[in-house]
Amino acid sequence: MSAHVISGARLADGSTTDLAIVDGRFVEVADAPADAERIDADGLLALPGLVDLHTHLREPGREDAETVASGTRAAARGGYTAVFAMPNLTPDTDTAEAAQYVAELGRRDGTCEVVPIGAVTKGRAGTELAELGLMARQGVRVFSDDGACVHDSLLMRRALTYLKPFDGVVAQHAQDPRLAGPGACCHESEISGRLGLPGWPSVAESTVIARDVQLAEFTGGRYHACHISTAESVEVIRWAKARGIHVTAEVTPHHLLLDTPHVETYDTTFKVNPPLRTSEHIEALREALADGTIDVVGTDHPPHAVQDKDHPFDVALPGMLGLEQALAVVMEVMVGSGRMDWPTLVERMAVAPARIGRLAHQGRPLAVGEPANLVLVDPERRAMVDREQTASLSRNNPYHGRELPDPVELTVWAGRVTYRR
Ligand SMILES: NC(=O)N[C@@H](CC(=O)O)C(=O)O
Ligand SMILES: [Zn+2]
Ligand SMILES: [Zn+2]
Repeated sequence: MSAHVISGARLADGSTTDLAIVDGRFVEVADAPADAERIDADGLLALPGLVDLHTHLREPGREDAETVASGTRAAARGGYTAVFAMPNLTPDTDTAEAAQYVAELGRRDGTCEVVPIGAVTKGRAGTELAELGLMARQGVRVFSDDGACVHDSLLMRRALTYLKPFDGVVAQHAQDPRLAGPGACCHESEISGRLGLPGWPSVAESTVIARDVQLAEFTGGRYHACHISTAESVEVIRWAKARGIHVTAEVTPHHLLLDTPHVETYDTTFKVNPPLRTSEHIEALREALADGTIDVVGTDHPPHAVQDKDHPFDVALPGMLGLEQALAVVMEVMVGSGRMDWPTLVERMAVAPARIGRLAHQGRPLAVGEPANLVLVDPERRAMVDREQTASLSRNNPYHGRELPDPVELTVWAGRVTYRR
């Protein structure tokens, strides 16, 4: 088994330390073997390996867009040591067998841990609950129809109730299908009117979340709002948390950085669900991430093949890559601007996602006896993002050509180096 000694790394709290890793765990430096690989981390920051509660790997089904191998390599390049894989696959992850299959693919091909998310309804069709209990018995704790909204309130009530004894969480893609139908693709605003694109109003998200948090209170179930994008949603979550409802919320890197005018060129890279919003919404999201109203940054990394993006804006598939630049974006928007410190970043990108997903061995402190999951970060380095420099099989990178931090030097998952610059 490999052994490493990482010397002179700074931790999120500002202290400096040497870290020794043997057999997948942190050990006392004195206990590292003499032939352990020495890694000089002078000037670098050591953080717990990042955990993504919201990743799209496209295997099984669309291995041309992403595989477990390529997606988890991208994750390792981004500093991640675990990703939760959304169930909108072919077939959908809506049975215990399908969840087991995704987990097995992860064990076979993964460069990080792959945790299957189960569908809430059969085929994510929104009409009949999936095998929630059987999936939960396989260890699945996060359930979502992502890509589609669980819009039937009775089904949402039943899912919350049913999952409660399993400690499961319903992760909702909040999109009222009447207010924002399948064609909706641009934040409803002056811009959608001018571009002639079907509008996706902010209330199509927040009204669903408002209903859901009341159902979470009524049932006592656990609820997570995926990729929230609006100031109204932030207000609803804030209200629900103040009432002690079991609710958590997530924001994507792109909703923290990119605004609606990016779609003015009709570049379909910037088509995403929910759509890019305006600066007032972005400001509300940043504030909520800093104050903890939003618990986690989830990438929503949705790889798409070129032929699925190379269409008129309203028919191209939605989604933009996230795993490789998520840390960079959060550093730029939140840390660089002084809105968030490093311990809070660790909480939002590693600790809280692991806790919400009930992944006990991830998001842990870098301390003796703990599993060795970490990322070494250069806080100063910057670079121009090049969509060709990627482990992903897809190229729908919204940061292409933009200068951002380029932080990840080395990623270690379970004691193994999974990425090295
Ligand atoms: N976010 C997106 O625009 N697309 C996601 C689905 C989703 O997260 O809703 C995808 O799987 O392509
Ligand atoms: Zn979604
Ligand atoms: Zn998603």
